[in-house]
Amino acid sequence: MTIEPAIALAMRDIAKRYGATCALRSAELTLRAGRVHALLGENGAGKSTLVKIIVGAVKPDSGSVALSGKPVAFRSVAEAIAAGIVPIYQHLSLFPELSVLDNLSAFQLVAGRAGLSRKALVPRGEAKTWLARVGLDLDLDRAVSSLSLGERQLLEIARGVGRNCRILVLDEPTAALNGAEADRLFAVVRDLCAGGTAVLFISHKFDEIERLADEVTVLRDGATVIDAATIGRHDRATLVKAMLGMQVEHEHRSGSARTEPVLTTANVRMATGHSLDLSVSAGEIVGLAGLVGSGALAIAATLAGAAPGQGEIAVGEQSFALGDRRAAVRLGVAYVPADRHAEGLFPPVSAIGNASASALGRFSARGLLGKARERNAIEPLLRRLHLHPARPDAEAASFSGGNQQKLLIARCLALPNLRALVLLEPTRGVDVAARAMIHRAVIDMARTGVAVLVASSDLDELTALCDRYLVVRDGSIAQDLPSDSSTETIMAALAGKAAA
Ligand SMILES: Nc1ncnc2c1ncn2[C@@H]1O[C@H](COP(=O)(O)OP(=O)(O)OP(=O)(O)O)[C@@H](O)[C@H]1O
Repeated sequence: MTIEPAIALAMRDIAKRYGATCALRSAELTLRAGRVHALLGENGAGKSTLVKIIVGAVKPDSGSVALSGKPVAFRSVAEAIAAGIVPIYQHLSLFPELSVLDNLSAFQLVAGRAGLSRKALVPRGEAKTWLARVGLDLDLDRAVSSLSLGERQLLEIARGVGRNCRILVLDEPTAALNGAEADRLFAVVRDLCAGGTAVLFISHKFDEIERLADEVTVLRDGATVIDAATIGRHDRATLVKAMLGMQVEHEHRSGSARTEPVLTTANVRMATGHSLDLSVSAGEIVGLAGLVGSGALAIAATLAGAAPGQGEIAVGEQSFALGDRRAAVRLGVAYVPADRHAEGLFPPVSAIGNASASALGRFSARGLLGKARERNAIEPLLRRLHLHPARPDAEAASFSGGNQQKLLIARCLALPNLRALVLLEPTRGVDVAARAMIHRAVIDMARTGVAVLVASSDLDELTALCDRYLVVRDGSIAQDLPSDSSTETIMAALAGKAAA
């Protein structure tokens, strides 16, 4: 008989409403010491709300939370941190202008143990031990802004586990990491588990979940539908069905004949100093494949008029100057940026308002916005992308991350005279169903003759969509690979090696 490890966290019958929206109805979660527990659910299922309750940022309306068997009701994040709960979010919470040591000491300040003085700092020797635990050897006085994303993520973990870390919460931790950084993160997580930490791991990527997690809980519409099942007990199709209540059809690109060029560079020199020479034809989907930091995203942004530089981008017979995003929109170039929080989304504006933002001229007459025309055009797009909840008048800030992404995709679909579509990490943080819907919408657009350029660090996404791949290394296009290139060939090209 095997003995189950102790229960580190038990959440029972949790409910939470935000006004008219029921974020959680009857959520259950059981984390065990030394185990990695994956939390799965479609966008808007309530995962982040459950995490906010665990870390003391939100109070549940009803239900119970117990930490190692003792009931708790945290009144603040500081209380949860003091109790050994460490959250690591997609959006890192480090202070980039401060040093490694200052950042490692931040929880001391949050927990209110010390004032804002040198005394509040973690002793240097101890700080080094914390870093060593996650495999980092950094100068403690170095500014965090000079660290790579992977180093920053590990630094956050070092800060959390330096204290007593009973529960580590990882919310899509690999979204911005390259393969080697993700491997290192997973090794650190495994190490922590061996020391008895319970880990809650939120991810939309099944291969990562299968690699790292021991157990899985699935949330659907705010309720637990699979409760702490051992990984491997359910296959992927069953988990997806539990998440969505339906199967997902994956769309794959069939390959299209290339016709006339639509989006073409003319004497372009990017702000990085690299020259750029590429062309996307009508109906073609071109993938910009690059490791994190390769410069693929900057190239895509340049083609959309969203990055500065010298030269012009031709859209058919007309052209716009680099960095002139307004002119690009006028010529029918739609754009989804990689960081929807920093650029793109207008959080206080309604879902409809966000989706129509690039197409206001289409709904206006004599300077007045025709609200009914706007609604009639936008609502079907939001329905097609399954915006959840289906409340087009709610402000964008109230939607979950994946649903905010759908608003940016709808904005592209709404653009009049759409000729080219430039997408950066289009399905980052998006669940499997929304991902399939976004892919279908992109393929449909290409079929109508739109030229599509997609930059993504997700190779599966590129191979599902693209007619050819431009491999980016060190800020410029290093190789042009045809649609039948294998994943191995593309990966080898990304790393700068010839395929075996
Ligand atoms: N502050 C808020 N105000 C209003 N509604 C909210 C708020 N926060 C969350 N919601 C709603 O609660 C529901 C659950 O959202 P939550 O962010 O927990 O989902 P999620 O599973 O984490 O989604 P994602 O995978 O997209 O991040 C959604 O319908 C969301 O729109």
